[in-house]
Amino acid sequence: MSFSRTLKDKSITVWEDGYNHPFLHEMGNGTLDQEVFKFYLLQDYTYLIEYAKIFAMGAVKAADEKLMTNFTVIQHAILYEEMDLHRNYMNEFGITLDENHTVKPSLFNKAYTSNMMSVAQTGGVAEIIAVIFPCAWTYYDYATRLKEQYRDSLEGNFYQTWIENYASDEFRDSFEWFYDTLDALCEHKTEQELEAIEDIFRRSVEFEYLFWDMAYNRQLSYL
Ligand SMILES: Cc1ncc(CN)c(N)n1
Repeated sequence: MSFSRTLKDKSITVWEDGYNHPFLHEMGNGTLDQEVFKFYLLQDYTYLIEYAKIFAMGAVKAADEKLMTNFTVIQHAILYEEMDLHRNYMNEFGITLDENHTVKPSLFNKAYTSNMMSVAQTGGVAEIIAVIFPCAWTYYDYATRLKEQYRDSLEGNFYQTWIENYASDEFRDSFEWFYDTLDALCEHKTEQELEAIEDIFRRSVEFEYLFWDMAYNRQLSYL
């Protein structure tokens, strides 16, 4: 198995804790309190703005135009497709964009995006891919598993669009290049450097788990 593909197994405990979080299963069976989802949606919107900036950092640090294009294509998809999913749900809740723009990121949300930005500023392209990889990979993995596990109750579920969006082939294909690109960038790295990449990846998986938990508890600050 290539280095990039082993990263999930190296974070498997927290990866599975993420999948087992009640937030996800209540989305799967449609019972998640819509106020909880609304909290998530608004926090995630502010998260995605910061997340999109990390792809811009990747484009700045990319060594060639192919890689620059890969980063900017995803950045565009986040801003115009993924955030459309959020804007559509916000519409259903009657939340306007102006109202949405007054939302402040929670303490934890800020910690997560600050960590991503710090890695992007201090690291190279391999570190940038490592820090964003779990954001795409966990969402695809969790959504495909939810789609399968709750296939009998998906139709008409309020969260069906969310699940099908992240379980889609288009979403998977958008980040497929992360694997080979990270492997190529890591080919000549020392053991110590590879461990640092693993730590960056695992930290983001942990942040992903805690983002579900923060949203489930509607936790804006440490209290
Ligand atoms: C917190 C978080 N992580 C990842 C994703 C998927 N791009 C997301 N929308 N939000």
